[in-house]
Amino acid sequence: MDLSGLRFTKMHGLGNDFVVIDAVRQSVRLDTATVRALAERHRGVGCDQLLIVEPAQGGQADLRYRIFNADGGEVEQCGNGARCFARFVVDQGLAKGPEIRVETLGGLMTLRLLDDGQVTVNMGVRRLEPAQIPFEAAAMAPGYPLTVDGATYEIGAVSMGNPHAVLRVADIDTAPVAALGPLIEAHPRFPQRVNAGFMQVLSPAHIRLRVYERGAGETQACGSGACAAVVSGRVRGWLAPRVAVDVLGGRLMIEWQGTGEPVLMTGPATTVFEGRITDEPTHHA
Ligand SMILES: N[C@H](CCC[C@H](N)C(=O)O)C(=O)O
Repeated sequence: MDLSGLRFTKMHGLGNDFVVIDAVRQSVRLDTATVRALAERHRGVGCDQLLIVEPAQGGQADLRYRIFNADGGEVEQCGNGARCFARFVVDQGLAKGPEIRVETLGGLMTLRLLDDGQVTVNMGVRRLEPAQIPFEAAAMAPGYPLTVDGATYEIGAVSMGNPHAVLRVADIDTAPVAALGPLIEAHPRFPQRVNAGFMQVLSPAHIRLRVYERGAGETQACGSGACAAVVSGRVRGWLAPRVAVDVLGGRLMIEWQGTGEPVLMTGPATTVFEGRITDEPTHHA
């Protein structure tokens, strides 16, 4: 597709960065190679994920947004992206706010712009059955043994619309994120691959978290990963209903009252610059 003239906005949620494209007022057809070229940090714009804003397809939402990882794969959910989406559509006049209902591949979500500029995302009621994640396991359990590179770890497995594995560690600063992250991401028991979270519990109301993201590598923040870590930590008996989650890029507040209740995430959304593609970016293998 010829991208010349395509307008985009660069945004981030605690350093998890996005190229956001209005496909309501622009005609946009992106293939995997084009997504990878735009996400490329040297020859493209550079981002962890690309967010495409489209008209809603069903009658229950104001708009739809599609999420593509830097590797070009389309995914079901992006928590930090949802906050940036909310800020973008109100700033661009695509929605009035403060409440916005959005369709994603992972289902319907409600977003609310707060007076302090933060955004609260209702990430929905999430399921823990292995088949919903998807994760290969005989039965649902708070934790599962997972053998990685000859060693066995206990992980939590949670879907926030997208799949998450959560490993508790003593200290995220010394956690083997670079070594274990890619091995967990590609583990055969996760047929759709998985986001790998490394969680340090400081108290029932305060954790630190690093995430090696599916299709993007380690990011400065992962919103759905923060939600998955709190859900997993609660079912494993370690966490309270409201948790401050310190990720590399800052702090998210996550609230989950328990099974059958929605997961709520509150955090910032930052617009950095607006741009226009001139020449076709090329992805360099
Ligand atoms: N890498 C994720 C998508 C982006 C999620 C993350 N950026 C967030 O804020 O939730 C996946 O493949 O499921």
